[in-house]
Amino acid sequence: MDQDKKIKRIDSARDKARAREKDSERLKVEENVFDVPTLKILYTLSNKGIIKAMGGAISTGKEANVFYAEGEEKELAIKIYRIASSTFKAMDAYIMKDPRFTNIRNNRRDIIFAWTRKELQNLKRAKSAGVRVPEPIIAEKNILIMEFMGEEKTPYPLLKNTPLKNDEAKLVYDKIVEYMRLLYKEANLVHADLSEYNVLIDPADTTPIFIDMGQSVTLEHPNAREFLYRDVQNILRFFGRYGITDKPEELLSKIQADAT
Ligand SMILES: Nc1ncnc2c1ncn2[C@@H]1O[C@H](COP(=O)(O)OP(=O)(O)OP(=O)(O)O)[C@@H](O)[C@H]1O
Ligand SMILES: [Mg+2]
Repeated sequence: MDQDKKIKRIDSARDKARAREKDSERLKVEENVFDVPTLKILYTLSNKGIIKAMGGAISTGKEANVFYAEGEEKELAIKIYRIASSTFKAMDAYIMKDPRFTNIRNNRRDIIFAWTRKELQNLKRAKSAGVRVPEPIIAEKNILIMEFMGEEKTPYPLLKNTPLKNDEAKLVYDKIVEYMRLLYKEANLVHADLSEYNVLIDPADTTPIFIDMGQSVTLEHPNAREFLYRDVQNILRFFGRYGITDKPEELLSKIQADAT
């Protein structure tokens, strides 16, 4: 066999092996997320007409998988918290001290279900306060359904992956500060995982969209200040590279100010 043919054959065998590997990875993920109780809820939601067609995976995170779906009128993002393989221990610290969730039982499933409901409630509060977030639609056990924020089945880019000129970055920063203020003053919430990884950017008008609010806590939470300070530091660290020079105390006082 000539050399070229040999190389071609090796390449194609390797591609096939890679595809198999990818497939088995995908199956592993799907096995973890689509357990029987989760599938039953998805069937029910589809019988109710809330989900018209399930689409592909958007993301596989530490605790949840996000899928694209078609809804009745709108496109949907379906976030499914994994019962089996989520790092749910970390959820404890957030949820157990939240006055809204004082009477949940201390077992894995109940904590995850409460967490999912909490994300829905947090998104609702944020939206009513005027923060741009995906519109929450329904939470059922470990499944949260919300508005899909993207175009042509592709989510809007993360702030982290959005190239910005300094003057655009300043506008995005100001808007994020305003959203942090609205969350704090109007929704009584701290995001508690705010960073360039949990903000999407709408390319049409460069407005930020806050996502991933399962861990957001009310101001009564004993660690609310600490979480707010961490959010502030994350945001300042990211925008430092665009010439934003606010000190943490300056940003904090903007967040805690009455309407400007
Ligand atoms: N409503 C939405 N519309 C479009 N894309 C979304 C939406 N919600 C989430 N995504 C996409 O899915 C990704 C993961 O979502 P999210 O940040 O809520 O979960 P996560 O970070 O995986 O959570 P975890 O903390 O469990 O790892 C986002 O970075 C975004 O790309
Ligand atoms: Mg996230």
